[in-house]
Amino acid sequence: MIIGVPKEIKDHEARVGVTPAGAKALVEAGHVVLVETHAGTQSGFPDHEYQDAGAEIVGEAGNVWANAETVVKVKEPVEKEYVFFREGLVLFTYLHLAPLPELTNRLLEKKVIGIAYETVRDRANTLPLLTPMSEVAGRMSVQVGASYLEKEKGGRGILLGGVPGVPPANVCVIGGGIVGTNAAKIAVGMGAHVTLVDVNLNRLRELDDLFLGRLHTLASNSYNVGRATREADLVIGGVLIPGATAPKIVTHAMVSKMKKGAVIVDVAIDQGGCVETARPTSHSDPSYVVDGVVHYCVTNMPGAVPHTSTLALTNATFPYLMRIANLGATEALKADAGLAEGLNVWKGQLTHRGVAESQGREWVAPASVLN
Ligand SMILES: NC(=O)C1=CN([C@@H]2O[C@H](COP(=O)(O)OP(=O)(O)OC[C@H]3O[C@@H](n4cnc5c(N)ncnc54)[C@H](O)[C@@H]3O)[C@@H](O)[C@H]2O)C=CC1
Ligand SMILES: CC(=O)C(=O)O
Repeated sequence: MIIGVPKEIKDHEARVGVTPAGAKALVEAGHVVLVETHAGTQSGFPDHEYQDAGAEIVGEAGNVWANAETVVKVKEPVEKEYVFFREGLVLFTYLHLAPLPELTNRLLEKKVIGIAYETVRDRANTLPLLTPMSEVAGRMSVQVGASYLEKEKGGRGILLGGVPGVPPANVCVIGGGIVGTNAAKIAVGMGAHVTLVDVNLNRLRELDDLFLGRLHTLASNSYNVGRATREADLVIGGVLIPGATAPKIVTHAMVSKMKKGAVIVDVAIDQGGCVETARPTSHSDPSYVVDGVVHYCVTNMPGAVPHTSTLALTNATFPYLMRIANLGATEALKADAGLAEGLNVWKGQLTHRGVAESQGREWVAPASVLN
């Protein structure tokens, strides 16, 4: 199979979909790997490492997209990339279609086969291709939040861990999945007073055991979320309904009652955000203020630490890519029901319930298009 690896062009996105190690394994298995010039450079993988691995360096994005049977990316295509869509192209990447109806339309019109990392499931029913980036973003959310709490950045001027004689900051984490757990781990480690809110009581039980009493857990309802956000210096949003637009757990009314100079990092913004006042921002222009509360809502946070993120992401994505290359996308999808859950668009049909329900569209189950 011919695998294409374009350079990411989303704002400050420096990750790459395949490393030289991945390229080497694909070439050894008899596949052709086309890599756009400098696709991996910012992740620490210069062109010559891909060439040494047997990949071909191709000058322009258009050449990669036009010649590849499967294009492997990191982020959802941005508008400039829509022109490269064509019938039968397999696109393996994050798609986050629920809040992006225009991208959904273009993929459907061009009959692209789109397998979204964020909805692929494994046998344990987890989201194996989302997890590594949620680990990165969850950990980053606290360091970013701590930085925005500094006066210079518009925050309340609070040190997350406090000092002897002065209390630490209150951190409220909404959602106790991968993002939330990693955020809590770092916030607790920095000495903050951390409260974590989730609807899943079993998850709260697990976290209570894991953190040995250093984390305060709270059942998610609007009363508890309202109270916890009012008391918080830093709120981190990490709620997910896989594939769907995130529910607005923190309302505008709650934000308006938060302390002035408090900070919200809505990590769930790639699925529309779990804070009503959140809107997508970029690494170039990451924050804005609503009702005196600083909002940071960057949709590709791990892109800021591309070396770590590319390695973590491709550790997880590569085995799936190898199966797609060896079997062809259709057979790979048929052979693995969890990979088929990643199928969001198939030759003009929408194939993910969460995306369809978020956009009020019809959908068909992957199994029915694959058989
Ligand atoms: N902005 C960025 O750069 C990045 C964003 N993300 C996003 O972060 C979000 C969270 O991802 P994960 O932690 O991996 O998901 P996850 O599935 O591991 O965790 C989601 C948690 O939300 C909880 N939840 C659902 N409804 C809730 C409610 N009403 N109230 C409180 N909690 C509720 C679930 O019980 C679950 O524990 C996703 O949208 C993901 O795409 C992930 C990585 C990078
Ligand atoms: C998950 C995601 O959207 C990201 O890593 O950018």
